Amino acid sequence: MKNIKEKVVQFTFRSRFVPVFARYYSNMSKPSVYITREVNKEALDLLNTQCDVTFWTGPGPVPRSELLKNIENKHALFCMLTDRIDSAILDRAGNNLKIIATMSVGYDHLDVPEIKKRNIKIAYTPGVLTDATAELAVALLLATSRRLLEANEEARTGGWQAWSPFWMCGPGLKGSTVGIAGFGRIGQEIAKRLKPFNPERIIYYNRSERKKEAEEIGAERVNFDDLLTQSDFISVSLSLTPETKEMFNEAAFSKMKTNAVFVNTSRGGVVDQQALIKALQQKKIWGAGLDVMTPEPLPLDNPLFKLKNCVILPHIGSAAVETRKEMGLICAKNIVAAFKGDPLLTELKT
Ligand SMILES: O=C(O)C(=O)CO
Repeated sequence: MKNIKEKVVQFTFRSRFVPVFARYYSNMSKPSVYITREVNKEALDLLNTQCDVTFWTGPGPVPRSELLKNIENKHALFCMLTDRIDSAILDRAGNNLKIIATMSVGYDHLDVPEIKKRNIKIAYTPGVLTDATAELAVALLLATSRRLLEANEEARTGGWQAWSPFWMCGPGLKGSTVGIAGFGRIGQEIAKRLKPFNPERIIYYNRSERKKEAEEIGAERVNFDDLLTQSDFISVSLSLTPETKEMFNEAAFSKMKTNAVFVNTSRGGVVDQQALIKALQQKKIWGAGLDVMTPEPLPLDNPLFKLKNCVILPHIGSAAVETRKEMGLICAKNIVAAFKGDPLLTELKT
């Protein structure tokens, strides 16, 4: 009897409500999302349940002409740090565009004031890539100071004749002064990871004090000049803003120690690259490890590639498999939240 009753109820529900709901649902077109790259399955699957998704399938970044064409009337844009999102793109998108989710923690490729002026929300991916980026910064610092790439090249090409007392030497971290430029999430994690190498001091330059975090790590806040003059290693984790643009210029490099190792995992734009090339060529500093530069990719004829005291990586700071998957998924979750009218998980509020 109970079963029959249940069936009747189910039948009544299905026949009376489902068609009404289905009719309503089919009348509502799904929100549309354009993704500027092929992203991970987890992110795509989530978006596909709720949205009409189209994406660029080409080998590299989406060409600007394609982006301009495909952004028209879209409700959401899921982009990368390689896509410049400015008023031309926003004009072409039109009034439907409600959210831009960038698969990055940096947002210097977005014209934030212009986006905000149009009431478009911005989501980004802070936090999830902190560990991966800090890990890479440490790897790059050691690869530069201990000359790993150069040594590997020597071993492969017959330069390794015999163990030699002072061959392939570089500065060690023990007893050194480590300077961190930009003591946000990533800068702090770099400092924590370098501490077990027993530097004598960890100093940092940061706009705000970050007293509690500094005390926990045992780091001292200094002004920019002191960071430059006192550090044996400088690791940069500043975001690129009008204030930090080319902060590491000729004057800055000339204040650094001649044994200084300079490592940048933030944005190439914080460095005056010509000044860095000169400082490396003239041995004003000991070496540089760069995961970021200007432009990216760096043209093969750039003098930096000719310098033995420079290690160059192709912007792989956050390139840990789990991290990139998480970054993709966060973008998708933010887009879904925006369509539901829920608060974004990681909204950029500036
Ligand atoms: O997320 C960013 O801003 C990056 O640079 C990725 O490595």
